[in-house]
Amino acid sequence: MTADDSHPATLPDDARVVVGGALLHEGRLLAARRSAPPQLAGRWELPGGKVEPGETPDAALVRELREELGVETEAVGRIPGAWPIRPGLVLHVWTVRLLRGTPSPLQDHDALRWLTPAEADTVDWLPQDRPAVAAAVHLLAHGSAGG
Ligand SMILES: Nc1nc2c([nH]c(=O)n2[C@H]2C[C@H](O)[C@@H](COP(=O)(O)OP(=O)(O)OP(=O)(O)O)O2)c(=O)[nH]1
Repeated sequence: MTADDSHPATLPDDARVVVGGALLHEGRLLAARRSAPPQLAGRWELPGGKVEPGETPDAALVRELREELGVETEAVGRIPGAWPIRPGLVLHVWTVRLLRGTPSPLQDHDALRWLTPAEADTVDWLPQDRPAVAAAVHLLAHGSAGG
């Protein structure tokens, strides 16, 4: 056995980042219901997706929200934390401001809901999204989120 054998097989820094957007607008948070794959369909998440190689997380978020929802947005700031999705994939979440357009479920989702803080627990969130959703709702409820 060498010293290297004690290293974990997968270092956390190797994980591919999925960025989720907490889109905050007029006192509400946007929740999106996944339409695929079958094991995730029907669960609610923050719209977003995988950061591509060479792409910054905020650029990935703006791209994904344009593709999935048909809106122009701006990433405002990262919600502290990183939540494992499955081996090799980790969720980061940013608050996002709506610049132009009305979100539509164009891709990956079959329903959208704008939730007030009081309604935030009324949808079946993917479990790994819950801490970031709670933090986003806290920002909304305390009036420190723009939009
Ligand atoms: N988009 C998004 N994905 C999430 C969230 N929470 C969570 O566990 N996931 C999982 C679901 C998927 O397994 C994975 C993201 O995959 P995706 O299908 O949305 O990403 P993508 O659009 O870049 O997909 P693709 O290029 O591989 O088709 O992360 C979330 O809040 N938003």
